[in-house]
Amino acid sequence: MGQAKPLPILITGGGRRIGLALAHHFLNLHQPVIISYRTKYPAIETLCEAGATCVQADFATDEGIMAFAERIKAETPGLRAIIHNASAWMPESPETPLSETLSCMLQIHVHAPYLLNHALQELLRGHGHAASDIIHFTDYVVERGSDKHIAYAASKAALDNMTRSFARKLAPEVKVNAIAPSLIMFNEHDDADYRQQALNKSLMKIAPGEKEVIDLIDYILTSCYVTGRSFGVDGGRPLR
Ligand SMILES: NC(=O)C1=CN([C@@H]2O[C@H](COP(=O)(O)OP(=O)(O)OC[C@H]3O[C@@H](n4cnc5c(N)ncnc54)[C@H](OP(=O)(O)O)[C@@H]3O)[C@@H](O)[C@H]2O)C=CC1
Ligand SMILES: Nc1nc2c(c(=O)[nH]1)N=C([C@H](O)[C@@H](O)CO)CN2
Repeated sequence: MGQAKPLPILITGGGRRIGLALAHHFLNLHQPVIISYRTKYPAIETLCEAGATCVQADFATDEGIMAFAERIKAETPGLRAIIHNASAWMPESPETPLSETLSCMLQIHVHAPYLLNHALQELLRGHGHAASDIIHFTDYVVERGSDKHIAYAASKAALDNMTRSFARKLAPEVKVNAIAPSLIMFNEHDDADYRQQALNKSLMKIAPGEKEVIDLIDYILTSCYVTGRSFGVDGGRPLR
């Protein structure tokens, strides 16, 4: 009897950077992948050619989130995992009303995972003990706050708390864990001074890149026991 085809891993925000690297990683292992993307970068076409199912979605509204959930339920009878990667790193800014910044941060980091986990939970269930996973991308700032990204940090703290709530709700079929990175990779616009300042904030003084996160996710997915936990990927920053 042949092996059943593996169920897909759903990655939100798979169009660039960490989400994109994760998608290619799993595709290279012949693990089916579904990604959400907001902007249609050339990388999306490449992902489709590599076999990913790419679904356009904007989580800026609850309607957009729920429409995406319905699309996923129509796409597959089950899911191996949901990786909530989609995010925006919005600072408080004089150009943007504070209420808008707070709403945007809560929308992408709280509404989207909360509504998608509820809407898609039955796709994760029924595959056996610890057979499926939810992974929330939070942030090191959950534990110490941020004076320039207050709404961002608060929304990631809510996501951190939901990790424990969903772990309690969905065990033992579904494990729910968080990854709390500090600097992983720079943005293109980061200048040399910012980069040096950011590197100096950790003990390890590097921006490790996507593989650091990919390797941790591979471990979490193989575990039959770890749930409700947050994994700091922060280069010893708390010890500085
Ligand atoms: N990079 C780092 O050093 C760190 C990353 N993290 C966390 O790791 C995760 C991945 O980081 P990184 O790759 O840098 O993230 P990015 O900010 O580069 O990309 C996030 C993705 O989310 C998508 N997204 C943003 N808003 C929406 C929305 N309203 N609806 C749908 N999709 C949306 C973006 O789409 P679009 O391309 O269209 O904008 C983008 O593809 C994030 O959760 C982040 O908070 C935490 C600490 C450090
Ligand atoms: N959605 C994003 N969140 C975060 C990013 C990012 O690029 N996109 N970057 C960081 C920083 O690297 C920070 O951890 C170090 O200065 C935080 N969150």
